[in-house]
Amino acid sequence: METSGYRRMLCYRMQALNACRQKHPKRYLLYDVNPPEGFNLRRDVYIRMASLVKTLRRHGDWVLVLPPWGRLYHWQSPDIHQTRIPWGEFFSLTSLQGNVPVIEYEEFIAESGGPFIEQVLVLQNYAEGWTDGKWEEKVDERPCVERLMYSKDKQGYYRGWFWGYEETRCVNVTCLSAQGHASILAPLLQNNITSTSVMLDRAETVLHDLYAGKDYWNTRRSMVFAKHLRLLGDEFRAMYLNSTDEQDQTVYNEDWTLIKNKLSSARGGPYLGVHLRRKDFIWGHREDVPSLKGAVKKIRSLMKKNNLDRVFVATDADDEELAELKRMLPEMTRFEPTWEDLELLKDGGVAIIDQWICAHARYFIGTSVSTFSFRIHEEREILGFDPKTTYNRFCGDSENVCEQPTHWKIVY
Ligand SMILES: C[C@@H]1O[C@H](OP(=O)(O)OP(=O)(O)OC[C@H]2O[C@@H](n3cnc4c(=O)[nH]c(N)nc43)[C@H](O)[C@@H]2O)[C@@H](O)[C@H](O)[C@@H]1O
Repeated sequence: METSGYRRMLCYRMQALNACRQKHPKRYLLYDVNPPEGFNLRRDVYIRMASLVKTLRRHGDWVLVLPPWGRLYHWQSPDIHQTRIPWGEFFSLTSLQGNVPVIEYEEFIAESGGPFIEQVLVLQNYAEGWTDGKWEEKVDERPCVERLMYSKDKQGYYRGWFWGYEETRCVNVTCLSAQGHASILAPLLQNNITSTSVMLDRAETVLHDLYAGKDYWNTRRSMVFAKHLRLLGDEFRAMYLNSTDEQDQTVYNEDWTLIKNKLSSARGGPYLGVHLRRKDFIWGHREDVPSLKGAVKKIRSLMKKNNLDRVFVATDADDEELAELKRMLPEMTRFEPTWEDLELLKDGGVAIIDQWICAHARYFIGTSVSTFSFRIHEEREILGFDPKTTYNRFCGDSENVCEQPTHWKIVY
């Protein structure tokens, strides 16, 4: 093409792009989750929000702002700074961006020109519940049912918990009753709300657009753990569990879009992987959680059955229970970071390393309804394990019907 023709074409393209930008200015979707919810439920809510942003992007230039990690109820290691943690410390940002446009919160502040969120929408359930017991998808602006966690300052801005960013303020806060899947919010965000930045608080109120469908799995696959955490997990596997990707048929590709493992293609390292959730799971005296004695009995029988002489245990057990577990199962291996490691990795990083090691075991058993165990199931599904080696859980000592976890088959 001659130079002037090329210039003209470029010019048309730039004009079209600018016109498009003016017509569809960049908009930011922020979100947060009910404070007591843990790390792995929050990972699930991310999938719902990513799906909503995909829907919104059909008609506008929406970007998802990643809520910094911190102040989580379960992250109790003392003397460690655990707020304002960017997603990049736990996940690969380029992998997330390969699925949907995302930015860190500090990038949002820099791009949008200040620490202001224009509109917060607090999601809530309908006070009247389901009408006539009938499930109906709906969304309406309604008065707030619960006391707001935001209060006005002298300048008339709202202050609240914005992930530890004290200087962040919000211009307007209203409540929205919502019942249904995440994308039912799209028309309202697109047409009724003109703010450039909108935050959905209590985002767990809305459901997955399609749980375990192709889009769910794409987003889940894009949630690749940060490389330094994977490497630490791999080093630990090699050093203490005689486990390497080549031997175990779990070779990984940095680009998640290229990973398409066949079911049952992974062999896994020669050890049993265990996730034994304790703390608040036993305080409630739940029927589906075993005693330590019951758990050890099951572990021993699985090691024998699968011909494995090593066991890796991931657990949040307190010191007293840990000492008892060590006494009953002296051969167990655990990832035990030094204080310096912990300061660097934080509780979230250690949890990820535990999950990564469990995900590579030849056989895995987890804890009933723990989202921590569910995320391990998914990681193993991505790696291509036989479902029989993955979807297993401990039974309570006197649980009569011990239903095993559902196999959610990966969809590409
Ligand atoms: C009862 C509910 O339980 C839900 O927990 P559940 O689904 O197990 O799973 P999570 O939502 O991840 O919350 C449990 C948290 O406890 C720690 N934790 C639990 N097990 C382990 C482990 O094996 N290793 C390490 N390193 N850390 C562990 C970790 O910080 C994890 O994020 C909560 O999300 C809800 O808020 C609620 O409390």
